[in-house]
Amino acid sequence: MNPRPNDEPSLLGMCLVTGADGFIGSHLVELLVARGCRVRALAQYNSFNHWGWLESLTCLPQVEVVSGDIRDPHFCHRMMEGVDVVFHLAALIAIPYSYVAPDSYVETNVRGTLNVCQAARAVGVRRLVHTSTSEVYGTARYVPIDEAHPLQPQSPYSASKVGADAIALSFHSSFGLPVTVARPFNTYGPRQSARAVIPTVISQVAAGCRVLKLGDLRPTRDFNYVEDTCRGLLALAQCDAAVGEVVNIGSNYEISIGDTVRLILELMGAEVEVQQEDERLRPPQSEVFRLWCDNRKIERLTGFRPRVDLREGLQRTIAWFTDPVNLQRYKPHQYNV
Ligand SMILES: Cc1cn([C@H]2C[C@H](O)[C@@H](COP(=O)(O)OP(=O)(O)O[C@H]3O[C@H](C)C(=O)[C@H](O)[C@H]3O)O2)c(=O)[nH]c1=O
Repeated sequence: MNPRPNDEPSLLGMCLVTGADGFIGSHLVELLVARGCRVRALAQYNSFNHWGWLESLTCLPQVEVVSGDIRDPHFCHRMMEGVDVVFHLAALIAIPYSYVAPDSYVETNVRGTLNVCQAARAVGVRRLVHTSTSEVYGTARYVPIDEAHPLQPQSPYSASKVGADAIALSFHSSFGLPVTVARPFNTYGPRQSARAVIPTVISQVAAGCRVLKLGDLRPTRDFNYVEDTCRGLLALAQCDAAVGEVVNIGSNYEISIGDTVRLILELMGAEVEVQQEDERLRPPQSEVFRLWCDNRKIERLTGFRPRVDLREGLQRTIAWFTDPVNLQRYKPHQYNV
């Protein structure tokens, strides 16, 4: 008998996606709908609404869009009614902004996660997949980074995610809530905010910019195409052995920011001068200089493997960003900490 692939359609029942109007959340809703799930999509109407993306989903009978704030515990209890599986992605994610307003990161990411866990416990959900981030590992002490790597939060953002992860895991150990903490490495693809490095490069080049001003080109990242990240989240939600576990999702391919930019320029056939500007550097103690994902745990638990390599993923991302309709709506963003 052939083993059943981990990401075949399954009956997850009613799925709640918090952060459904965010980058990864929006793609996850699409994947869940494609797999025949019913989805309650929590949106704040502050990030993706300008794409008209959410409006196009509201007409689908499988999707119910709700609007609210995870900082409100009463709202969290209401949104959890009738939910079987929770994908918790709502969070503040911009690292530079966390230097400016660390308190709001604690409020949304830590307190908000606590509210989600409490509501999930009250309802007795079958599974909660809490989305963490590779940032919690800080600059790699060894590579590739497995789940046993020490946690070294280097920004208020990553500190808030360490706190959120601990809250989620404590609800498993204390109350038996079936929690999995997923740690995606850097995710990229269509609809990503122009604040991240890949869309900022593509959109500036597409807008005809001749000089790209970036921060430090030396740090490395493990870039994961958004469809693969979402497939990984779905695989974890379907895997009983992942309950109570922390699990990385990445591509297991390390590349520097400079080489990533060069690859984008090559794929776009663009001749652009790349300048490294000191004032765009993050505080040295805060910049994560090396990330490279050890993917072996998710593969062992679920059979998951990424399908889209960096070249292919960048080609798809470039095609999306350079589509005239999207280009018109997208505002190139000059990186500034
Ligand atoms: C936007 C930008 C970035 N950079 C540098 C700064 C970093 O060394 C690297 C990647 O930056 P980016 O902001 O794309 O991604 P991360 O700082 O790794 O953080 C992102 O990925 C993790 C997993 C999350 O969890 C964060 O929420 C998410 O924002 O490129 C530049 O040099 N110039 C630029 O214009």
